[in-house]
Amino acid sequence: MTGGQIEVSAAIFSNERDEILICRRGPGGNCAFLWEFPGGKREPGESFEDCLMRECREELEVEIEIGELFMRTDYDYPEYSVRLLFFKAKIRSGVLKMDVHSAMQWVPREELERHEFCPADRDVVRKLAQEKRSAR
Ligand SMILES: Nc1nc2c([nH]c(=O)n2[C@H]2C[C@H](O)[C@@H](COP(=O)(O)OP(=O)(O)OP(=O)(O)O)O2)c(=O)[nH]1
Ligand SMILES: [Mg+2]
Repeated sequence: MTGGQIEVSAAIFSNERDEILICRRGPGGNCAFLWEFPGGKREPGESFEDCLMRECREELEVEIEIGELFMRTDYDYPEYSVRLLFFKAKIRSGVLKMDVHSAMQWVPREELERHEFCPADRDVVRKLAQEKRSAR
């Protein structure tokens, strides 16, 4: 799909210790085995929020509540462009499962930048790492 643009919703979950949930992609594509925030591609007729709820069900088996839109990013990969909306979110019910990722980890903010993320995530990772406790 050269030249196409995909739209993606992703979730930023934090736990009671203020760690952030990151997930490692599996093989395939230009982000293989890189870390990301769970989520996926918006389907026709779906809102970004509906998309995120569906993706969290499919990938993590949890029901979520969506909070603020934390950041929007456009990024050009060689094969396609991606528009990513990152939402703060809370787990409403369910126990986290790892149905599509190769690893999953709660990471303190100050350690986020030690992980190799998808290139499109650079700005959101930096913003999360810098976000002050008082601002949350
Ligand atoms: N979920 C997610 N995708 C990201 C992030 N950063 C980033 O560049 N991407 C890219 C990788 C993919 O090209 C695309 C999302 O793809 P995806 O594989 O999650 O889509 P999906 O869950 O709908 O999976 P599939 O049904 O197409 O297999 O966005 C991120 O933080 N989270
Ligand atoms: Mg996905």
